[in-house]
Amino acid sequence: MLQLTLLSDPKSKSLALSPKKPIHTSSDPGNSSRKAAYTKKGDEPNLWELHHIQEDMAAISKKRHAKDEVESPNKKRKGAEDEEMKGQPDRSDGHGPEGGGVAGEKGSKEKKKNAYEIKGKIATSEDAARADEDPPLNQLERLIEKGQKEAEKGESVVYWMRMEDLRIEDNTALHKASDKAQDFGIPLIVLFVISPGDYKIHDRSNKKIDFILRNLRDLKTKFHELNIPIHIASYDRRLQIPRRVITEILPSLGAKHLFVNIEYEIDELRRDIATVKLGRENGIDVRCIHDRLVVPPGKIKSQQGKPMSVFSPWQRAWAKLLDQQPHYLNMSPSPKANDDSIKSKNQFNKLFEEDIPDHVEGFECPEREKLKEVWPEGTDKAKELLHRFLHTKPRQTQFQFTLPLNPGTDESQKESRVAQYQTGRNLVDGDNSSRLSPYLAAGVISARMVLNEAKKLKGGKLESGRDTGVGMWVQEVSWRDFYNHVMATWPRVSMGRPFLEKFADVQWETNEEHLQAWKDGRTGYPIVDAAMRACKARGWMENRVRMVSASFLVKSLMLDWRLGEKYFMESFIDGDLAANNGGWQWTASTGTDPQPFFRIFNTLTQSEKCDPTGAYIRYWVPELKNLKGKAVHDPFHQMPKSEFKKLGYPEPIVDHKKSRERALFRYKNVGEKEEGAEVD
Ligand SMILES: Cc1cc2nc3c(=O)[nH]c(=O)nc-3n(C[C@H](O)[C@H](O)[C@H](O)COP(=O)(O)OP(=O)(O)OC[C@H]3O[C@@H](n4cnc5c(N)ncnc54)[C@H](O)[C@@H]3O)c2cc1C
Repeated sequence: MLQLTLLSDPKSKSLALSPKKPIHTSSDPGNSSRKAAYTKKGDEPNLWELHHIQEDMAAISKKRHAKDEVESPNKKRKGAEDEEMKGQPDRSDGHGPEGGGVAGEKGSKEKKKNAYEIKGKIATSEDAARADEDPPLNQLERLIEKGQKEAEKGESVVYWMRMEDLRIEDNTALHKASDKAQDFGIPLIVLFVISPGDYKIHDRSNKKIDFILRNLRDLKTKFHELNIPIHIASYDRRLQIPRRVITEILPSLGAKHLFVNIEYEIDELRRDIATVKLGRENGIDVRCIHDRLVVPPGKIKSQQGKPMSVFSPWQRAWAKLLDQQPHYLNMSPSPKANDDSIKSKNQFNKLFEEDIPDHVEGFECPEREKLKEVWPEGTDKAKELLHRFLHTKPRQTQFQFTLPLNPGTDESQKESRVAQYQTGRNLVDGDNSSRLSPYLAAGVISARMVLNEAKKLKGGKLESGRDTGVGMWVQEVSWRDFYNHVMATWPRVSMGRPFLEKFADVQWETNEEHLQAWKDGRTGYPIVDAAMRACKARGWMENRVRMVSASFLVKSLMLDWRLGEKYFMESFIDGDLAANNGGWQWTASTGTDPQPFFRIFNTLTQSEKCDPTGAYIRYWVPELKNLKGKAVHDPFHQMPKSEFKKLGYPEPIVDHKKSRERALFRYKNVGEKEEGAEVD
């Protein structure tokens, strides 16, 4: 989901709030140093710290205006929303949400609730444009290029593992940290920072956090076999993290060298800029390394040297680059073991006793036992899933809430899942796709590892294109790189802004009941309901039904795509800002290379195509389990009314034809709402 970025731009209008005035918040001990960073002359302000100061200011302002605030619609999320509001300026200063043009004259209460869910997270178009002008990744790269004085040796080298690189194999920063430690003859230590505040603000799902902890547990055992300890730190206030890491954790480990893999989300990049700067002030060498993608952002340009925003030419350039420079697919060696003596050194032996927490407060996962079966943790399991996908036949029993590694598969090269991927990828009534997204999103397996296995199927050549199953799948994997490139090049997309500003003021409905019906899988459209119920139960959907249910929210219910983006992020075990935002902006016709607004999915036709047997719907929507033929896709229109009533299944909440006309009108006439249109 979108990230909170509004106030971290030094040129942002909000700085006019009073950059030179001292800020007194007595309760916060870190305030004076932040003030210094803010007012220091001739020095570039530390963006992360600026953000923090402004959060304080906004919090003060918020208290003042508490009376005007809207009650959160959902008590459970209140804490998160409070936290989100901290980053917001006084609403009267012109930084309120714009775009998204929340429409709807009737039901003002609902209007506020709906708007409230996302309004604090939508940047102004000016702020977004400024972020695009000099994206944080460019700033970080410039900072890295400026170089760093060689730091002292220290007593350990630290690799800071992020929630996107949870593996030992083919992990570039981990490998480089290990090399450094070996060169110096000192131990390597792994650091993992938990931040509930960060998870809340970035809409992380409890399923994802549970998956992260399970993977950390698996990693801990494997690291211990290499005599490498994992140190877990926990800070609720995410903006304190760089300072804590640099001035508290690293000194406590005697470390002067820190290695990290770069994350391309705007807040994470700004965090790393702050970390590098603080490191330099404190004699710590912070190395930020590209690892997450096959091809790092910025490496693929048009003939005119410009970044590319249209997928097909970008994809051809990506495939050509890998053909000409296959080193991008080289994998990093695994880290070397620390000397046994680390376990007897007083300084570090206690680290081996540290436990990975059972859960993170606020992210308890009641479904964890079942999810363990559906998404088993660990790189070994991810490799097995990959093997299954590349070498075994699909099974129709495997779309269910079940272990993807169930026995009973048939090996077959010709009829393997990947060989049938061209058609299989759009069918949801079997295990047709790889189901690797949670593992790729959390870095449990790397995209390089995955593509190298795909290469083996074609005698060492990376096939990419629509002609074969493998080629098509490689192309899908490249979407992951593509959307990350888009996010790093145009950070606006993670600031709640449409890529295509011309659609910023499309008028949205604010019907809270419709939103809830969509979330609960009670829209009366069986394929949407099946997908949404699957999402709730197992935190995952097949790509086709992600598109269908997203399109239903945006084009049929005419609800703001950012509400859907947020909900998916809060629900998915594979929640990934770049892919999720890319998918939503594609659907909402606002993205880099989107579905044209006039091409609106017909939910029923899509249903018949992607679930031809109806098995998917029957499984996830038990009210319909006995229906046959077309009735399973459209029971309301295909069954006698009296029979339909007995099902206990809702009537369609919206009429497809009318809603289609409404969407066409609103996209064609941005900023306008048709007169007297009643769709529901
Ligand atoms: C509205 C919407 C929201 C989405 N949200 C997410 C998300 O939060 N996290 C996520 O990983 N994917 C997301 N996707 C992309 C895609 O739906 C999933 O990656 C895919 O369904 C995962 O299933 P799989 O692992 O079996 O994929 P496969 O078909 O086997 O593809 C292999 C891998 O390629 C990558 N991939 C495939 N398609 C895409 C794509 N369109 N964009 C980016 N990467 C892709 C994924 O890493 C995937 O695991 C979203 C798509 C839409 C339309």
